[in-house]
Amino acid sequence: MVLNDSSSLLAHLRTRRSGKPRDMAGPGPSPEQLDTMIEIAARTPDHGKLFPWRFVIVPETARAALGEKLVAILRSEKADCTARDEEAAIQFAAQAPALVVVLSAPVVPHKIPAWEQELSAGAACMNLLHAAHALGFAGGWLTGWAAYSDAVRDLFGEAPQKVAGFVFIGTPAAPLEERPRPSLSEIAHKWNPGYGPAA
Ligand SMILES: Cc1cc2nc3c(=O)[nH]c(=O)nc-3n(C[C@H](O)[C@H](O)[C@H](O)COP(=O)(O)O)c2cc1C
Repeated sequence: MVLNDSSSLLAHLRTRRSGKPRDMAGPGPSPEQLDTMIEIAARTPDHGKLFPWRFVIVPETARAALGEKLVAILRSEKADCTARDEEAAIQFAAQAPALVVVLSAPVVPHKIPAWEQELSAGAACMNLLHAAHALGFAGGWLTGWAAYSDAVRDLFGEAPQKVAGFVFIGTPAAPLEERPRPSLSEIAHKWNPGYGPAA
């Protein structure tokens, strides 16, 4: 199976495969291509036109500084932080040519439930991946401890925002491998009126 087959839109959708950020090399997207990706990502279903997502581009020149900040936060939050943990944080910030931090940015309180707004932020991450792939790159959506740290979130936004994902973008340096996918019968079925508790 050809992964990330760009021969048609349908082929692209049926064969999309994330890249592993740690295995991504150049070329990465240009600033214009990144803007295009974010424009596409923002074309995402959003109940109430609230735009409940933000995109923070971390430029290449700022990646080392981000790594240092992650290490400082990790030290303050993890009493048993090891040199290996610190090295992983530095590597995390440095991997892949481009990094876009996607924030869930719900408007609260609001009649549109925060849950719906958070779903929209997830969809925006997915759209960002599709845009990256459509432009000939591979994307990888990561979270990890940094996505759940308020101090890390504060580097990019403010409460009640949350990090929805660190989306890394670049060119796979190693061939991509398919991962297990569920069969249709495992994940989809037809509803019939016999479902649910008996009345
Ligand atoms: C919210 C979210 C967070 C994720 N975080 C990680 C992560 O921290 N590390 C990781 O290896 N994969 C993570 N993944 C999985 C990868 O992004 C990717 O979806 C997975 O490798 C499957 O690849 P595919 O996109 O080709 O299906 C995450 C996925 C989602 C949706």
